[in-house]
Amino acid sequence: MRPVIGVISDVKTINGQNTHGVTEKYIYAVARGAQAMPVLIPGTISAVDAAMAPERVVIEEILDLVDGIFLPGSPSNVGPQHYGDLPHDPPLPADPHRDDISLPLIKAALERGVPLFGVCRGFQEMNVALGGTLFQKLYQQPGRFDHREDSSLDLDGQYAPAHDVALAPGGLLASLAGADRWRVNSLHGQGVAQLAPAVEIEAQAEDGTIEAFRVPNTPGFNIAIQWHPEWRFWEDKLSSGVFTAFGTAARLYGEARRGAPKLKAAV
Ligand SMILES: N[C@@H](CCC(=O)NCCCC(=O)O)C(=O)O
Repeated sequence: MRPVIGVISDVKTINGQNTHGVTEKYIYAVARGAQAMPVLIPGTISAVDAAMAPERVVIEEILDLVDGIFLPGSPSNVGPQHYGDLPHDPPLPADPHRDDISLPLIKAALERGVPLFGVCRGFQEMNVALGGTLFQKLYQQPGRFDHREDSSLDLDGQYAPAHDVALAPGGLLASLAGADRWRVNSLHGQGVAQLAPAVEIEAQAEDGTIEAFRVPNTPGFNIAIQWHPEWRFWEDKLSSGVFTAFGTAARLYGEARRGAPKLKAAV
């Protein structure tokens, strides 16, 4: 049996109705890259009928179902109230339905040792859930590059490698890459301001922007990456390596909690 990996959904309003969903490239990378069964986890569920109370979400119930949690990227931003800030630009997109699930889920998954992998918004969520803060407009910070994509380009152009990162010696990413530098794509307007306490930097850009970290001293696999390893993961050694490592951790975690798979009896 493949491990089951919960993928956190965005919640957007489409034609006036809340819609929970995930961009397919993330689901594909979990299925093919991590060799897992992706299962979409909704954000908080509103009361569609005013006579009904909103649906209650129990984080532990979600964790009982899965062998791993994947936090995908999204155009929306983590609500600044979660890191003690006010919105500097209220029109920037928010997704409180996602924040309300992902932030508590991150802490609970780490405590339980459920393998956890966050990309872009997911990376930023992990930093915030663990007590860090974000720059709401990284590109306005003195000395920082503009890490946003050129939206006039087609998708291949937007997701093309954009800058180098230094990989921390002895870290997970350096060991998967077999190198101390890697060229990565870049599609984010926000970025880590204050890094959460007790996490270890895994990768950093030349302008000082933190690009990846791990939470040490937790019982399970975890990694948070600011760039997009899911994009054409099969073409890049580090991208495919990190999805494989995540899938392996999820499989081992699943086998440990369910018991190793039984061999089919010969007939
Ligand atoms: N909104 C945040 C997070 C950026 C992010 O996750 N971008 C992904 C966009 C589309 C995708 O590839 O899923 C920020 O701007 O920093």
